[in-house]
Formats: sequence, structure tokens, C-alpha cells
Amino acid sequence: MTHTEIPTATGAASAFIPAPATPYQGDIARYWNAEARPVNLRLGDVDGLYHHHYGIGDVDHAALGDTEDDGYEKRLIAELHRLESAQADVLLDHLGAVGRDDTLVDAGCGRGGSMVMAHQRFGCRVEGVTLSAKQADFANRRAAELGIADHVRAQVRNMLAMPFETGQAAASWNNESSMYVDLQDLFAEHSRVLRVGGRYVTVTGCWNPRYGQPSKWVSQINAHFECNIHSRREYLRAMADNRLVPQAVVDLTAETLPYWELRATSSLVTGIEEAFINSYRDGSFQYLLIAADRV
Ligand SMILES: C[S@@+](CC[C@H](N)C(=O)[O-])C[C@H]1O[C@@H](n2cnc3c(N)ncnc32)[C@H](O)[C@@H]1O
Ligand SMILES: CC(C)=CCC/C(C)=C/COP(=O)(O)OP(=O)(O)O
Ligand SMILES: [Mg+2]
Repeated sequence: MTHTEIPTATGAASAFIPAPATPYQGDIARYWNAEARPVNLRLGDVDGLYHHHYGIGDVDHAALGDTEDDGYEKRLIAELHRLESAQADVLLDHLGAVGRDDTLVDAGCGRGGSMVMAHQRFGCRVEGVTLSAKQADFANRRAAELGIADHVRAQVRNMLAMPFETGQAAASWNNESSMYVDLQDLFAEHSRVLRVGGRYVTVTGCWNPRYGQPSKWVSQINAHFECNIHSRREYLRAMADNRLVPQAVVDLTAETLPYWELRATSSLVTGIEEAFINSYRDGSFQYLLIAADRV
């Protein structure tokens, strides 16, 4: 692999940043280096867990209280954040038995919220990769602040060529990060880093083959995030081709809609809410968790 020596903002994420494997990956690195949306930063500020994924579960209307009250917006932000952390908890629930001596891999780790939650739950080592040096620095800074930098680390690397030994990981996951890569390449790499008997989990948005082709809403989401949403069929086929055998396929579409409906009423809207709500409602798009055994 070729590496370009570029010092990072803090020098903490890594001494060097690998050159992007493709021009597209360079675009994605730039996208996430520039990202600073209030909907992500203000939610993360609630308790220091910074997520770049969406929420699931029922809205707690009692906790939200009256829209006319002072403090409603603050409670709304806390509620959206609670639902996003609930999503990560459900992903972690599907990792199976994880011991303190195990290593977990977060492919496309963002600012590291899920990694911190995984370490807090299992006490184990958690290794993350992201294309963005800003995100890796952010995640490593948070881990240092929490005193867990010896167990939680983000690196600026391509998830299709991860810096981990073959069979090193007890479990690995993609939390809303698989729509940036070819699924055959992705699952071949997870299959390599996972030990036999290990567990792979993804939470993802995918287009529904029953709808026919990607709807205009799905195309809008792709354009908004510069990603390429795959179909449910493609996930299952690429897993089967790469020794990943689904143990659970959970349709979380109905469970994510309350998050989007609540978010659409907040001051932190980004303009993509309508596309998610309409595509989930018309059946063209699904929010799915797939947990698979590495056989
Ligand atoms: C929507 S964010 C999800 C972040 C995180 N999983 C979470 O739940 O908060 C997508 C992430 O995928 C990462 N990503 C996209 N393509 C990647 C690649 N080829 N290698 C590594 N990371 C990648 C981005 O850098 C970004 O961190
Ligand atoms: C389910 C799908 C298709 C996800 C696409 C990947 C993505 C950008 C996820 C959320 O990131 P974010 O938290 O940075 O987005 P936002 O700013 O909208 O909250
Ligand atoms: Mg977000």
C-alpha cells in the first residue's frame, strides 16, 4: 500500500494518512473531513457519544413534554440522541458472546460513538477505521478523554484493506457505512479479519427488491450523501458468497420511522428527512439489521 505522509490536526490519529485507494474514496474522505452538522454535534454533546447513524424505538412523549415549554428543544435533542444510542445497543446485542480479551472491528467508525459503547459493554479492545482523519482524531481524542485509549482506537484506513491480521476479530460490524463500498469486496475483507465462528453485523438502509428498482427517494439519499445504496438481495448474495451466513435479518423500518418523524419537527433538520420518511412509507427503502456467522 502507498502512503502519503501528511501530519494530522493533532498528530494523534496516525503519523500518516494512506493515499485514497480510488478518487471516490478521496471524495468521501473530504466529505467527512468537512462534516460538522449541528444534528450530529449537538446530539453527541448530550453525553459525549458522537454518532453518524439514525435512531430506533418509540418516542418517549412523557420525557419530551410540552412543545410550548422552555427547554423543549433541548429535550427533543436528548430524545433523538437516546434513539440513536438505542440503535447502537441493538447492533451490539447481535455481536454474540464477547470476552474482555477479544478484539472487535468497527468498519467505517465515524466519530467513534459505537466503539465507546462496545468497549463500555464488553471491556474489550475495539479497533475502528474511517477514511476521515478528522473523524479518527475526534474518536481518539474522545477515547483519551474517557481514559480508554488503550482499548479504543480509530485509524485512517480503507475498510476494504483493513490493517488487521487474518482471523484477528471475534466480531466486526458496519453501522451505516456499507453503502460506500462494493459489497463483495467488503464481505471478503470482513471474512478475512473474522475468526471462524465470529460474528458480523450490519445496520443499513437498503432498497427493496420488491419495489423493483431504487425509487426517486433512494436516489435522492444517494445524491445527498454521495453514497450508493445496495439492495437487500445484494447484501444476502454477497454474504453467501463470502462465508457469512445470516443468523438474523431484522427489519427495523417501522422502528426507525418515529425517529424521522420527530427529527422532521426539530430545528436541526437537514432537508433529507422527507426522502427517508417517504421511502420507508412507500416500501422502496428498508432499514435492516443483518447478523451473520463467519463459517
Ligand atoms: C455514516 S458514517 C457512519 C459512522 C459510524 N459507523 C456511526 O455509526 O456513527 C459512514 C462512515 O463510513 C466511513 N467510510 C466510508 N467508506 C469507507 C472506506 N472505504 N473505508 C473506511 N471507512 C469508510 C466514513 O469515513 C464514515 O466514517
Ligand atoms: C441509512 C443510510 C442510507 C445512511 C447513509 C449513511 C449516512 C450518511 C448515515 C448518517 O450519517 P449522519 O448522522 O452524519 O447523517 P445526518 O447528518 O443526516 O444525521
Ligand atoms: Mg446524524
